[in-house]
Parts: sequence; structure tokens; C-alpha cells
Amino acid sequence: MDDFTKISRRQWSKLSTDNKYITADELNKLVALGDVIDTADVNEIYIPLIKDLHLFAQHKKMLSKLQDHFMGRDEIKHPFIIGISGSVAVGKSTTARLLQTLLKRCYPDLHIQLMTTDGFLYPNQELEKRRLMSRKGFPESYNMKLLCDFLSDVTSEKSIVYYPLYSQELSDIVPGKYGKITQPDILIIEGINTLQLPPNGVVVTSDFFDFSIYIDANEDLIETWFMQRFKHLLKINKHNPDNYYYAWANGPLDVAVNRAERIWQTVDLVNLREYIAPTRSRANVILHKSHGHRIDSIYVRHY
Ligand SMILES: Nc1ncnc2c1ncn2[C@@H]1O[C@H](COP(=O)(O)OP(=O)(O)O)[C@@H](O)[C@H]1O
Ligand SMILES: CC(C)(COP(=O)(O)O)[C@@H](O)C(=O)NCCC(=O)O
Repeated sequence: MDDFTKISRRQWSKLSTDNKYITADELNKLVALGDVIDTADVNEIYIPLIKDLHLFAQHKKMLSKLQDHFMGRDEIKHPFIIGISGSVAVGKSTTARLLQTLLKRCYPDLHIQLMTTDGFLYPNQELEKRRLMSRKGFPESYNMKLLCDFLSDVTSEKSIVYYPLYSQELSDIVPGKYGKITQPDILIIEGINTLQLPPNGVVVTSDFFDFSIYIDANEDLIETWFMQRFKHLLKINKHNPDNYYYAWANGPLDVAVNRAERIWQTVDLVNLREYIAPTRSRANVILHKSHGHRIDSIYVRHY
């Protein structure tokens, strides 16, 4: 990690000087049901991070304005795009939701949207046809061309851009359902592949990102979080026959747990080692987590 400066939690927490602190009560009202977020993490880590992000966003806006002026054309509204990457179960979705919530709170006039790249996975039927079901999440399981076209549309002046939706409940793409991006000031995109190079192609998704964050942790810890989330999903879907986890929730627990452990070992861990972790050095900032999702250090890229 030669290209990064390691900043301790203590040093980092001193960077935010305007005291926009948040109380536990306020935070509970802000975050989604089930999120367990530490107020200390918010005040000491996330508030300085969003101040930093806001600086980058302002800089981009100013630069675009100058460029439009120089070219003698009308001002184009480009979104500031933040990519969040890291292993399956490292906490990307939770971090993305929290960043969106806090950005909205600190900058209420900005239109901030959030989406995930799992909508760009091929549907299960297509994955089966391509014999890729056991490679879900690997680069070849995503329709990267569609993702790059989507990003290109988002950065042009289109008023609405649609994207496919993935459902964790179905563990598949939802047929005929789309999310929409409506000219946000800031767009947060989270997914394991946000910093990846495409298997064959020239356009890279990260070319579209103005700022990227990689969430990092020790493999064993991530496995614990993966298994905890799995057990939680079994618990909450025991009486939900439409859910992907229903069958596992109503069979023997050890069978379900063994299966999840096998998926972690043979799919998600392999993907982390081969394709996700190698992209870490492409991020602007690395948030390193320890036990209990506590962020213990931050790495900031020099350039
Ligand atoms: N800051 C956090 N504090 C406590 N639990 C967290 C935190 N971030 C994530 N988790 C939990 O860890 C698991 C994985 O997080 P999630 O955001 O779903 O990961 P990802 O989107 O990277 O797959 C979930 O069970 C989630 O509730
Ligand atoms: C759909 C995913 C590839 C997306 O991961 P995410 O970007 O949400 O972390 C992943 O959750 C997944 O389903 N992986 C396949 C193996 C598994 O069931 O964990």
C-alpha cells in the first residue's frame, strides 16, 4: 500500500471541525431498520468522510462550469459519482445507505441517489445457460456493457435513466422492474465490481467514478459477518414462503449453515481473493474495519 497514507482513527476524527455531531436517537431515526451503526463511527469517521467528499464534489462542479464556459456551451449537470467496493458481506450496502443519509442531512439541498450494481448481474436463467451459477459475482456474471452504457447515460443529460433491479429475496433479477436515476447531484453506486476491469473491453466502470471507497477487513471477520447475515436471513424468513431463504430456514439448521459455509469458501472468498481485493489499490480511500464493524484506520491515496 505504498501509494496510501495510513491515518489513524484518532487523527481522522480531528478533521471534521464544524461539530455536526449526531446523537444515538437521531441516528436510529435516520438509518434503516436493522442497521446497527455506532454513533462514534458516524461522528469520528463518516462526518469527516462526507466533508471530504463534499470538497471533491464542489471541485468537480466548479471545474465543469469552467470547462462549459471555456467551450462556450450551456452548463451541463454532471452527477458526482461515488463508488463503494469490497467483499460480499463486508458492509457496502450499510455504508452506502449511511453515507446517503448523512450527505442528505448535511447538504439538504442536494439530490442524492443510491444504487447497487447487482442489478447488472445476468438473470439466473442466463447464468444457468452460461454455466455460471457457481460464479455469481465474478466479473463474467455481470453484463458490464449494460453497466457501462448505463453510466454513460447517467453522465449525459438524460432526465431519467432506468436500471434493472436485483432482489436479495428472490436471489435473482426482478423481471420487468427497474430503478431510476433522475439527474442527482451525487450518485452513490455500491457493488463488488465497481473498481474491476472488464474481462474483455476497453471501458472501465471506475472511469465514471469521481471518488471511490474500498471497504476492507480481515477475511475471517468477513466470513463471520457473512454467516451472521445468513442466520439472520433464515430467522426473518421462516414464515415467508416467497423468500429464497424460506426452504433453508425450514430445514435442518446444520444443513443450511454447512451450505452457506461452502458458498463462502468456494464462491465469495475465491472472488474476494482473485478479483475484488486486487482492486483495493485503485480506490481513493480505504476504510479498514475490525471487530464489530469498527473502523480502525483509514488509508488515503496520495494522488
Ligand atoms: N457498521 C455496521 N455495524 C454493524 N453491522 C453491520 C455494519 N455494516 C454492516 N453490518 C452487517 O454486516 C452484514 C453485511 O453487511 P452488508 O451491508 O449487507 O454487506 P454487503 O453489502 O457488503 O454485502 C449485514 O448483516 C449487516 O447488517
Ligand atoms: C449478488 C451478489 C453477487 C452481490 O453482492 P453485493 O455486491 O451485494 O455484495 C452476492 O450477494 C451473491 O449472491 N454472491 C453469490 C454467492 C452467495 O450466495 O453469496
